[in-house]
Amino acid sequence: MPLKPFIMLDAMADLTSLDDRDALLISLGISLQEIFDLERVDFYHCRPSTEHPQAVWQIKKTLSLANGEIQQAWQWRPQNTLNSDSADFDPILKSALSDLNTAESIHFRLVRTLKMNDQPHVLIDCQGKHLFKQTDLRALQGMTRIYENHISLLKYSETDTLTGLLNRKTLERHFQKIMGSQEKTHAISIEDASAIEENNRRSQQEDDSYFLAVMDIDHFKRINDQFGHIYGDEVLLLIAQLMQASFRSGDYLFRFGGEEFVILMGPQGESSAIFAVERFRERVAQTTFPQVGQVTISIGFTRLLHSEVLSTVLGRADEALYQSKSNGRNKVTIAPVDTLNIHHPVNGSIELF
Ligand SMILES: Nc1nc2c(ncn2[C@@H]2O[C@H](COP(=O)(O)OP(=O)(O)OP(=O)(O)O)[C@@H](O)[C@H]2O)c(=O)[nH]1
Repeated sequence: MPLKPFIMLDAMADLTSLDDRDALLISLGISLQEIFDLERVDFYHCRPSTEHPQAVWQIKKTLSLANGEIQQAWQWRPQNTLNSDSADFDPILKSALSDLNTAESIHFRLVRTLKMNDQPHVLIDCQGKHLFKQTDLRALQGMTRIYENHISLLKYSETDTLTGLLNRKTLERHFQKIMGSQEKTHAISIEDASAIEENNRRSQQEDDSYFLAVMDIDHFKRINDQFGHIYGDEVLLLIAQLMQASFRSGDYLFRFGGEEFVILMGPQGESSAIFAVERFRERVAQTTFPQVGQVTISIGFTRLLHSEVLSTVLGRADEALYQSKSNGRNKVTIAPVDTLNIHHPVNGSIELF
């Protein structure tokens, strides 16, 4: 197969114009198929396993392009856990992938790792009927390097430099994405009778939804005034680290402003989301911050409804946060939503208004 430099240049120009991670991978997959005449391309996300020592990785197949179709999946599959104590991830992965995917028509396969911050992040499994030549390998390497550089720049531009959380300007995009996936679930349930049944069964069992919490450090000005801005910054950083340790990896964590944070949570049942924010409030209150001592936070919490805009949801959560502040701080307040079936507080620090 001769290389197709113009298609490759077009592909790279398309790739570097995107900022949505899923769209980026789809664009890369389509380009790889076209340039290397592949039968299929599978993408796997990988991360170090939290339940195991460091050398163990989990992978999940997130995207498949084959026969003109694109399939996406999101669930981590613990059975796809790999043992790896090698810095070179590819050979181990290759054998693991051959267990996962053994289509008969595939003759040649090439597995590559995409890295983010020097860690394996995405694995590409390219499969075709033609032998990969040395020039193909060089071209693929060049394309993956451009992808990695683009992802690093994107990540840098989306991150709050002090805390490492997502910055404010990315909130709208993540919110839109969540809203999009809610609408998609809804659309599927209308089209497909068995999906309706399944959806109803799931919502009866789990009442899955998305939630937004706004969180503000109490009397932060006093902390700055009493201990100085360096210690104030240290508190912000430690709170961000507590957030990362407390919330699920699928939740989005933002530093929204000076001492204000936003958490986009879900999908999950309402009681589990309330439990998570309340547990976080308690964890902060029980932490001793260097030099500063005790710090508390106030939280406003709300469910996301279909087709809502971000400003409406933020307004509702902010109102609830204001109530938490007015009622003595160190509290979680749940904002009422018309269609919301409000649960009663699980303890005295949660309020409804
Ligand atoms: N150290 C530090 N302080 C910041 C940063 N951004 C904002 N601040 C400070 O955060 C403080 C926020 O104070 P206020 O809005 O009055 O709120 P508060 O003192 O937390 O009082 P309540 O919210 O009512 O509990 C101000 O003193 C800001 O200067 C930052 O990045 N680092």
